[in-house]
Amino acid sequence: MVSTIEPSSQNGHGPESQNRAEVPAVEINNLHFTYPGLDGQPPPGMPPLIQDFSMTLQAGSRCLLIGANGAGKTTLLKILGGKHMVDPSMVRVLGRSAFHDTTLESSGELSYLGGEWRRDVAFAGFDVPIQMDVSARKMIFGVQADPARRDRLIKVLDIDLDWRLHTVSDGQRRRVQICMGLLKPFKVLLLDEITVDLDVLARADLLTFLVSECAERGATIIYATHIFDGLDKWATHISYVAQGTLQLFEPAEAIPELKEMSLMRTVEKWLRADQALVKAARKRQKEEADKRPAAMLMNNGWAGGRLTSTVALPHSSNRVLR
Ligand SMILES: Nc1ncnc2c1ncn2[C@@H]1O[C@H](COP(=O)(O)OP(=O)(O)OP(=O)(O)O)[C@@H](O)[C@H]1O
Repeated sequence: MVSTIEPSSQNGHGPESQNRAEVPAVEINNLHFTYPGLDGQPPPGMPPLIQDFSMTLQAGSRCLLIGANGAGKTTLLKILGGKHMVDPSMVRVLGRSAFHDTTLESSGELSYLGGEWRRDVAFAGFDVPIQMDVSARKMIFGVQADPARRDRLIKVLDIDLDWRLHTVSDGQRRRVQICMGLLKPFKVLLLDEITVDLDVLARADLLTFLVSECAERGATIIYATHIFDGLDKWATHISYVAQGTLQLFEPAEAIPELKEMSLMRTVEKWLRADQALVKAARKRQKEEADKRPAAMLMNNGWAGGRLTSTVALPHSSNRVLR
């Protein structure tokens, strides 16, 4: 399953983008990934969590990564962010292996704002808890950054530099954290639901800022989220994942459902259709497992809720660009 999307006019490419387009910003080739069990080995009898996953994004793209809880979005973003080791041929960011080439992250070219990042923040070379008694000014000015970019982000996120982080609200603290995460001019940004605490204005202004980063600098963003407010026209591409398999990857403008209904309704429709199939497959699998002798279940049976084989979902293959 190979999907390649060329940059579209809505990506805001300037003339100097010719070179950028030669090396895709993100390239995933037939990715397979399994979390190791306690013995460090893949659990026997289970299919890979992520399988047969291919997707290419050119510079300037904004891709929404959509899928049910447990679909594999965070896992995928972590792999792209170099947090999990995979064969370098399967995942390239800016033409390099994110796991093996640590300069991608240390240079700020690749930025991952996800789970662990929500609790701590990189400050002066250390990961420090975001709730410590320190001012927003000290945190934000502790990161080496272009002063104009810093001022712009402080304005976009409407940050009061005198805020003490241990006394402000969750949303205010999150603004400081997001500001710090965006201070370096990233080329590829991976966002794993970071806007949950933001109010409507902060979220809208941040989303607008991210659009300008792609249009003006050719940055590429993959954003995993369950909150679709304000995102109807935001993405250039939609990537829909179910059971670790890419079900749909298309330019947003090429998705017929989005011409008729909102992004939220569209996603709800996809999820409901897939949920019904997965539930039925789970039931079948459990019934089969119940019939087998207990000894056989050790290696080949019901896996406590996870399917031991993939269900063909209605979107499979035909919705992925080839
Ligand atoms: N460290 C781990 N070890 C083993 N399994 C894991 C680990 N992390 C996640 N998983 C499993 O991988 C599957 C996908 O998890 P993942 O966090 O990638 O899903 P997600 O799409 O981001 O879900 P959500 O929308 O709930 O954040 C889940 O079944 C989860 O239990």
